Amino acid sequence: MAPHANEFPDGRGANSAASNELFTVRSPNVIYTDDAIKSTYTYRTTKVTKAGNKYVAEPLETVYDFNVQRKVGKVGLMLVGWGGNNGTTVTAGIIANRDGLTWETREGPRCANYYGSVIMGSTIKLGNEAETGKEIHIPFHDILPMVHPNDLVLGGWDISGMNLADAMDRAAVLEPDLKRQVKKEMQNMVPLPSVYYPDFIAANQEDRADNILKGTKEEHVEKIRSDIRNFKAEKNLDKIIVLWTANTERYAEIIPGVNDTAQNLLAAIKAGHDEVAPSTIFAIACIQEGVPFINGSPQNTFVPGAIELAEQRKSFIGGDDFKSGQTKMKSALVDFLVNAGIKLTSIASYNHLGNNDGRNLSEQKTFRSKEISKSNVVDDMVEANSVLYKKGEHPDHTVVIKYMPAVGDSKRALDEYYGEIFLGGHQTISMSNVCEDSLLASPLIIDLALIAELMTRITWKSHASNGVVTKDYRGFHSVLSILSYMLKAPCTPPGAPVINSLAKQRAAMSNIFRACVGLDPESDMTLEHKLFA
Ligand SMILES: NC(=O)c1ccc[n+]([C@@H]2O[C@H](COP(=O)([O-])OP(=O)(O)OC[C@H]3O[C@@H](n4cnc5c(N)ncnc54)[C@H](O)[C@@H]3O)[C@@H](O)[C@H]2O)c1
Ligand SMILES: O=P([O-])([O-])O[C@@H]1[C@@H](O)[C@H](O)[C@@H](O)[C@H](O)[C@@H]1O
Repeated sequence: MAPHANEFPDGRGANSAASNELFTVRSPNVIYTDDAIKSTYTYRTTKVTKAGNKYVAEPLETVYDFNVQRKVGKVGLMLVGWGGNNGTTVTAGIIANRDGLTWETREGPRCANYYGSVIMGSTIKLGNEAETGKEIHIPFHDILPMVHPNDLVLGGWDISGMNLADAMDRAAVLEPDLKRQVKKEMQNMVPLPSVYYPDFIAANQEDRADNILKGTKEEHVEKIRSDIRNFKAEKNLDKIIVLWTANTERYAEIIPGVNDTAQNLLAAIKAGHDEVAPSTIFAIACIQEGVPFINGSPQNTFVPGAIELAEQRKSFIGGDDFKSGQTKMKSALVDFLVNAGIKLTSIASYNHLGNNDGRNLSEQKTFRSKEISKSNVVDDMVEANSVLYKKGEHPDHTVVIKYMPAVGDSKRALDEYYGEIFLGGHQTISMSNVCEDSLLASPLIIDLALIAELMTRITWKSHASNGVVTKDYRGFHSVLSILSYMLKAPCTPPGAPVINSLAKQRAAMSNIFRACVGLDPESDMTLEHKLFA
């Protein structure tokens, strides 16, 4: 039987994050203190200008100092929608990993793992062995001190008051023998009452809304803020991350004077304006508490006023919509095809599913939120290839989602990619992909929480071109676009481009973390194997 996935090769278990790091960097640009890793990193880019009808490319260097606090502390993860398929599945999964559980299935025993988590299940190339040149890869989790998911303290809210053991049964995602082993602990987990504004989700969700807050929108913000403070005090936490895995809401209308600025949005909440969604209520509460808030659903939670407030309060937000199955495949496949010079002309994406998310998406207003997030994922890759596509030209792209109760959480995705190839030929790729929705999304919840927490411990300052260090250490921008790899519709700081290419998203994340320990980006040039003396 495979070893417990939480048994690291050297036998390390949980709580290994900040103590025994797997490597150190020996460089004049990296200093390790008890509290911090400090690095000086030269960021090399290429500035392009135009001279007549020619581009001029100019190498550019900017020097940054990074500071990573090494102490992780005790971290809480509060889920909005805790009683849902994803919420119950990720909770059971963390318990199973923490306790090293194995369980019987009809295919034989299975043990807990974090497969599908990029942080816990994948590696980063550190470098090449001095003598042999062999590539050395380390667990992604070890590139910087990070909280171990086994140590996350879970809590959250749900409009359904069902305890998590019963909710896990309702979700019908996990094997009975696993549920049996985590049931007792999860029985004692009961979601806090939540904000319920029926107009924002499908009417068919009303039958589970028995755990809702009374009062005004302003009171809801304050109640959520006190829930966060109480959870932190009760569990003796150092930090909390809040993540939305509740149902998909309809888009909120962006109304000048209502949600276009921070001031207007706060006034709209005070006035109880109808267009302020529950997810925005949670976002504002978290921003005001200085707690990172991540949106795992596709709605426009982060209306302009929420982004502006986050920037003003230097609080982290991130989203939107976990990229778990069909879209994740699409962002990799389109990247490959377009960059291979194949002109995709049509992408047809159909899926059906039978879980409550699917039921909620069976209304046009909530489906529309998902259709948007699932459709925009090809834009940057197409726009980058002016050889294949004229300006404004893009493949036909359709997204269909149907609710079919019989298949439950095992979403069926059927895709057809159709494109032009050499000399008027065509390539057709037809794909059937059974995406176990919650088993694919739960590891992403863990990745989002671990990276959001890490980002609260990274600060930077820049060296002016004259070499004078100009700024005090400051945090990354409030909108955590570094989370893009886990998200279908990545939120970026205002004016920043949206990158959907899966490979670029992963490279951005790993190379930023490499820079924090003074290492250059992994270029894969392997000149050492191409330039023989
Ligand atoms: N692969 C995936 O599962 C996947 C991928 C991308 C996005 N998502 C999104 O994640 C979300 C959750 O997916 P799921 O399968 O767990 O759905 P689910 O319906 O099983 O769970 C959602 C939970 O949220 C609760 N809820 C609804 N409104 C709430 C509110 N205002 N406050 C608190 N709780 C509320 C519901 O009672 C339910 O328990 C959905 O929005 C879905 O679109 C899921
Ligand atoms: O991530 P992905 O597989 O492309 O998209 C999925 C959709 O196809 C599915 O209908 C929805 O229920 C899931 O929440 C998820 O958003």
